[in-house]
Amino acid sequence: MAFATSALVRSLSTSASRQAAIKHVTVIGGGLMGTGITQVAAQSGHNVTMCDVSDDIVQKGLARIQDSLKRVVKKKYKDDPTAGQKFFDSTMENIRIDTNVERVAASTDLVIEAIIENLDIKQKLFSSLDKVAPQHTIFASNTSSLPIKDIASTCERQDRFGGLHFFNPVPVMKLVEVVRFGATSNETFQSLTDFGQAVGKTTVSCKDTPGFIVNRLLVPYMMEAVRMLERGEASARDIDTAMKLGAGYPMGPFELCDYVGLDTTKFIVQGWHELDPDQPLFKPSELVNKLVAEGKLGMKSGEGFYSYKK
Ligand SMILES: CCCCCCCC(=O)CC(=O)SCCNC(=O)CCNC(=O)[C@H](O)C(C)(C)COP(=O)(O)OP(=O)(O)OC[C@H]1O[C@@H](n2cnc3c(N)ncnc32)[C@H](O)[C@@H]1OP(=O)(O)O
Ligand SMILES: NC(=O)C1=CN([C@@H]2O[C@H](COP(=O)(O)OP(=O)(O)OC[C@H]3O[C@@H](n4cnc5c(N)ncnc54)[C@H](O)[C@@H]3O)[C@@H](O)[C@H]2O)C=CC1
Repeated sequence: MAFATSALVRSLSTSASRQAAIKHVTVIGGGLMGTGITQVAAQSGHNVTMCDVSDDIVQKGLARIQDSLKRVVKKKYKDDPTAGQKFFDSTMENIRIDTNVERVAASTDLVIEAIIENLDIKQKLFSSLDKVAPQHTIFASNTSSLPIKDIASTCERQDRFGGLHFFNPVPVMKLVEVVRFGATSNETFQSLTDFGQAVGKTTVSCKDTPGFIVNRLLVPYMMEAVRMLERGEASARDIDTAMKLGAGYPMGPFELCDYVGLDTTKFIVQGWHELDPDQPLFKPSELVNKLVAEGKLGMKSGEGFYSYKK
């Protein structure tokens, strides 16, 4: 069977007594996160369809997955290129691409949404999928900052809804935050946890609070670095160097902002500011907003705090 690998079999055996294991996954959004989630799900033997709004975007997403998978193969199979090629081919065989999300969701076990960080657009998407997806299908959002409860609010299947928050770059970062809100059932929470582990990640359990665990701590730190630059206290380069060499972070806060995407950064901070306008930690940054208005979104657009143009 093309899609069965040891990871999937393991996932089946651990969760079979609770409910049917997840075999077919639909990932909506073929950007930074959607491609990474598609890759790790396909690598672990799941049958994955990645959807986005245009052929061009899904094709580019597929090319990004191939590049990333080559890095994984080079590392994992450095002494056995034949096995590496087999792993590459079988992973790519597990991936389909599509632009019709409703058609795909009509026969899937799990939908993972990784589209832009906008509540209205996410709600509209899930509301339409709720009408076509089978009863058993679980919905999950990869949102960085929006309440899962709000994203789920337009759906009937409240009990089969939760958060699966992956980290960028997904093939490398080892954590998944599994988020439940009041209506998420125990079975759904367990299935999402099993899925996170089946794709090779360590899972932590989170309540539906702003930023869950990681971003509630990371976002204030990153925004304080931006405010430090705005106050003229140090340059972006020096702040990055200081945090890498003095605090042991793999990337400085400005490198990380560019890596995450300044549009996503702006959406997160703006959303939290609207929820809690008096909280100084969530104050939007004029500098970030200006860069976004200029189309400087970070690495993905070739320029952000730094330039990546060759
Ligand atoms: C203010 C609001 C903002 C809030 C934002 C919130 C966003 C969210 O919701 C949550 C998030 O994801 S936050 C971001 C979390 N990620 C990080 O902190 C990444 C920090 N950076 C790193 O870990 C390394 O620089 C990194 C791993 C990226 C690169 O490492 P290096 O600098 O050492 O570079 P390489 O030598 O190229 O890579 C190291 C190993 O990793 C492999 N690799 C890297 N990228 C890959 C990718 N995309 N696919 C597959 N493999 C990849 C690479 O091959 C290399 O492997 P080895 O050579 O064997 O070590
Ligand atoms: N960038 C990061 O480091 C992280 C982002 N996230 C979250 O993941 C989600 C996606 O973020 P990224 O991948 O960075 O964004 P991105 O901008 O790289 O990709 C978003 C993709 O969604 C597509 N899209 C937009 N509306 C759509 C729709 N209605 N149907 C199908 N596709 C649609 C866009 O065409 C785009 O390709 C966001 O909720 C973000 O907060 C979570 C963890 C880390």
